[in-house]
Amino acid sequence: MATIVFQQITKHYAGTNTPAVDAVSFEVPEGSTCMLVGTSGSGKTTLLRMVNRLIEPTSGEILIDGKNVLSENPIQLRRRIGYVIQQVGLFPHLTIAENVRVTAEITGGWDKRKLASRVDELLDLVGLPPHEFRKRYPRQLSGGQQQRVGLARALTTDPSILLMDEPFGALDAITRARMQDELLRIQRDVHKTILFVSHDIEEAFKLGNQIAVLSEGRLVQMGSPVELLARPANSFVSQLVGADNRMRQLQFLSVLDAIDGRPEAVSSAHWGDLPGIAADTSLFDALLQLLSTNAPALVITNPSSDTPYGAVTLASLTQQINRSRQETPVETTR
Ligand SMILES: Nc1ncnc2c1ncn2[C@@H]1O[C@H](COP(=O)(O)OP(=O)(O)OP(=O)(O)O)[C@@H](O)[C@H]1O
Repeated sequence: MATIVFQQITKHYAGTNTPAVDAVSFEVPEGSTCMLVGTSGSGKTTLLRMVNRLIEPTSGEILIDGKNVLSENPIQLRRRIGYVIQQVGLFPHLTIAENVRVTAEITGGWDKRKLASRVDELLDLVGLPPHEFRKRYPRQLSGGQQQRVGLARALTTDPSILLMDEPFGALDAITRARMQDELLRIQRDVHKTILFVSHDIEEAFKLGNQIAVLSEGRLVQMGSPVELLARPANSFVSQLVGADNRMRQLQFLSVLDAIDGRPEAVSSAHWGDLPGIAADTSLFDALLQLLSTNAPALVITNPSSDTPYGAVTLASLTQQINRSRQETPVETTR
């Protein structure tokens, strides 16, 4: 695992008037997924590619576990960093197994037998049963399956960091959603530190622990989906994340944030008569359940105790949304 720290990182391409990335500073904690979002040309890809030194910064530093990437040999650095892009770029004349294996061979450090079992392990991990897919050629795979191979290939060296640049951008909506679910599943197993460029705010909310919003090369806001929705730093972020959309807010706020503390609202003596709801339910689902059951309140159950967390009501739910809107922005860099 690895922590990535950006310190005043700047990229000024020769012949351009303004920097593509302008003094950006933030930290991606190890094992977390940070989504880079922003309008086209805001510097997302440039920022990403400076991590594995496909682009060299003009100034500033990128530290991986405290070590400046510029002090490392780029080839060795890339061994520790998986890279997945939209154009998977599989070798058409090689089988799937060979496509995965060739990356490991190029980066080195694996003996042949270990490599063969590693390839099968990786195909399994990305949901391509090896007995079925090992010997196929890229043209015999769908776009989504090819993208899975791309991910397997990026994982061959067991890197601690994954850089993903719009990996699912060319897939249809259903396949894209499936791939996002797969990535979440895989990430639960592998705990990589992931930096992921996306144009799709829904994707960013679904996959990201934190979201970095870029505009014209600058970091405008950094925060969790809930923070961005509840406290957008400015109208640009607000528009980008759709913070005016109350339904979306409800999807990302937890039912635990909206416990009704008023003693007159629901007495715990009546909890046994009310429908239960799990603590990890969103306010959106809680609202649907309140409406569909017509119950005055829902009891938030606690799996590790007989005593529920409390109850949520329509009133407490509305109050929580209004409260979060009045709070001040979390973090702005400029
Ligand atoms: N090699 C280059 N030489 C000069 N300018 C470049 C180069 N690569 C990118 N740029 C410029 O740098 C800025 C940031 O580009 P970048 O590709 O990082 O943005 P992005 O946010 O990833 O965009 P998109 O979402 O459209 O992919 C843009 O204005 C782009 O035109």
